[in-house]
Amino acid sequence: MPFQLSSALHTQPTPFYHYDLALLDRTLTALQQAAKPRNFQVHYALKANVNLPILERIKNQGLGADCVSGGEVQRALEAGFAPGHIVFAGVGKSDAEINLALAADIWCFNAESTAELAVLDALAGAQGRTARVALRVNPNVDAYTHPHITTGLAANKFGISLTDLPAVVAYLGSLPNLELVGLHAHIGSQITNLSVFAKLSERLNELQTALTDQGHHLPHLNVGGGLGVSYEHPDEQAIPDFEGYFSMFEKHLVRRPGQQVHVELGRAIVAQAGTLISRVLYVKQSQQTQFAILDAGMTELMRPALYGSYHHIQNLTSTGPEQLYDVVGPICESSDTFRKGVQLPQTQRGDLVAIRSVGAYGEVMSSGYNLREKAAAVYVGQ
Ligand SMILES: Cc1ncc(COP(=O)(O)O)c(C=O)c1O
Ligand SMILES: N[C@@H](CCCC[NH3+])C(=O)O
Repeated sequence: MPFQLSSALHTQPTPFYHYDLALLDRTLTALQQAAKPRNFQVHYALKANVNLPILERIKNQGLGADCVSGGEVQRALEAGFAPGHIVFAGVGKSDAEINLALAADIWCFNAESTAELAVLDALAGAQGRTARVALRVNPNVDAYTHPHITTGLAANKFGISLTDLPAVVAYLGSLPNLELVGLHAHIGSQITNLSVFAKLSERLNELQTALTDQGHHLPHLNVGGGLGVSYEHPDEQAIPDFEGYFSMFEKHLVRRPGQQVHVELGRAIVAQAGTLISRVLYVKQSQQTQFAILDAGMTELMRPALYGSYHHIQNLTSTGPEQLYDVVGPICESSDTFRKGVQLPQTQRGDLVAIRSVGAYGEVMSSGYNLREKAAAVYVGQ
């Protein structure tokens, strides 16, 4: 069923983010139904959405938290995630962020370089602690997604290259305040060609064999996130293909006895639960194009400007015969375009418009450019 806005929200000031918590719950149920029988531990990647009502629901379903900044670690704690369920990843952790996470006694740091290990060891020692570390490897596996969100190729800044890994493991072993607990990899986001996870599994199998041969025991393996969603069919495919995702790892990843496998999903958990509601300010006919100018822009949702990404757009008010519109925002940039050539019923000033599948990497990436106010968040289906 296409998105519907309750009549009570028709007078809510626009633009605003609309979150369907009932859909979030259904998504979490499907996720755990696929993960639990296969004994996968799921962490939620906070970078996708950090709103407390969403985090609390996710935590209540038993997920851990995958954080990429000190702010996210603090937010995860605020939402009630146990420190023992929090992972801190990131290619550039500051000393202050590391100190905060050490003091909170989070479960694990995903570290990416010898330089970072040296700092982590020194800071852990200064606090009289031992930091648990998973080494993030760069498996050089193409995720076949948008180049801006591919993270597991040799050319990307993330992870430790396959050839450097043995030396980094040896170096970690020489540091008194660090304990190696596992390996971590994350090859990219919005992945719809699930065969790349088979390739990733094979790379991890090879690495594990090499490390085991050298006498290293790895109780934990974190295979990252990345499962994509259907931006084209948000209603028909509201629940992502969790079964397909986990079964790829189940089939291809070799688990050592007693080893715990972790995933860290963001987008697949929250994307479809979020919708950006906006109002048409003006319809403007230029010589070449008919524009529908919204009161939301790239400041509320930057994905189309940043990646040219597709989001389904619906006019919630008008029902007349369809016409073509370039749907744009009010920001002083020509890239402030949600999409060109959108077929919408004849659209007028005041019409409400829904921009779909924005629960992940929508509100979190909003900005105050042009001194815009932050859009409100509204929750339904509680
Ligand atoms: C290290 C890491 N883990 C997890 C995620 C979450 O990815 P996704 O939202 O695609 O599941 C990301 C984002 O791509 C990431 O960079
Ligand atoms: N921000 C990206 C995803 C990047 C994920 C983080 N590594 C998006 O909107 O699709």
